Amino acid sequence: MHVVVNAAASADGKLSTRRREQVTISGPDDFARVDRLRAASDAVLVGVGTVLADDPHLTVDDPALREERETRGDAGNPARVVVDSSGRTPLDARILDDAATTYVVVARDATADRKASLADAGAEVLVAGDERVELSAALSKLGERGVEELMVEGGGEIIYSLFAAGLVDELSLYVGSLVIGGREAPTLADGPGFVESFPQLSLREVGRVDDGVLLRYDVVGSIESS
Ligand SMILES: NC(=O)C1=CN([C@@H]2O[C@H](COP(=O)(O)OP(=O)(O)OC[C@H]3O[C@@H](n4cnc5c(N)ncnc54)[C@H](O)[C@@H]3O)[C@@H](O)[C@H]2O)C=CC1
Ligand SMILES: Nc1nc(O)c(N)c(N[C@@H]2O[C@H](COP(=O)(O)O)[C@@H](O)[C@H]2O)n1
Repeated sequence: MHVVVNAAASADGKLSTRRREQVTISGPDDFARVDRLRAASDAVLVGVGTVLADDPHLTVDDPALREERETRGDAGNPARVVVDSSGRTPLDARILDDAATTYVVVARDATADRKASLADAGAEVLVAGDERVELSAALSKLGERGVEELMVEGGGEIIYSLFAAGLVDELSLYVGSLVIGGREAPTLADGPGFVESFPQLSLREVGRVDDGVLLRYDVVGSIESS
């Protein structure tokens, strides 16, 4: 499986505000690029924190891109994936509508009630890990269901965990021209953070998009602290 993380950050590295409310960081050209990236993916993954904060839909906006997917025999929209250990995804979340297949990946400890309610609301419930979703097992299960190109759209906790598990191949980071600030505001990689060994990136492309900068990196290994 090939995993691409895509995110938009402010010039000071924040994904949203300390209130965890979504901020429009990308401009129209970057949103169009994100739409193309979604259209080229088999599935789009977020953590439940993003579902609770943003109630995203995670579908392809441009009808021409959906048509292209259908012409090549794919569903109009990629599958949607929520990493959600205890099954906190609200049953009326937009991600559970019938616009695409939605996998909610829970841990074994999620209650049977919650799993059944999510399934009734339209999710395909997958189990990976005991107390918390184990990401390599989750990605294996997605692979068994035909997911080869996986796009990750945040947030900071899930992105950190994917880097920590060595599961990220590429990072596309749009840096917008604004400052959000706030020590509690989400950043690209939250979680406990790395202290001795850090994911090492190789800059493949840099370009101006809208009034910001798009940085594209390959993940090439890890770098030890000196
Ligand atoms: N600017 C951007 O590109 C984006 C911004 N955001 C922002 O990010 C914030 C949400 O991010 P987060 O709170 O970090 O939530 P998140 O979307 O990273 O979800 C984290 C949650 O996933 C669950 N989880 C289950 N297994 C896990 C594992 N193995 N590792 C990590 N988490 C696991 C936990 O409940 C955890 O709290 C919101 O404010 C949202 O607006 C989210 C996506 C993109
Ligand atoms: N690429 C990008 N740029 C921004 O400025 C953003 N705020 C985000 N947020 C992400 O997009 C999701 C919303 O998706 P829908 O429009 O509802 O399909 C949101 O949940 C974040 O993952 N992304």
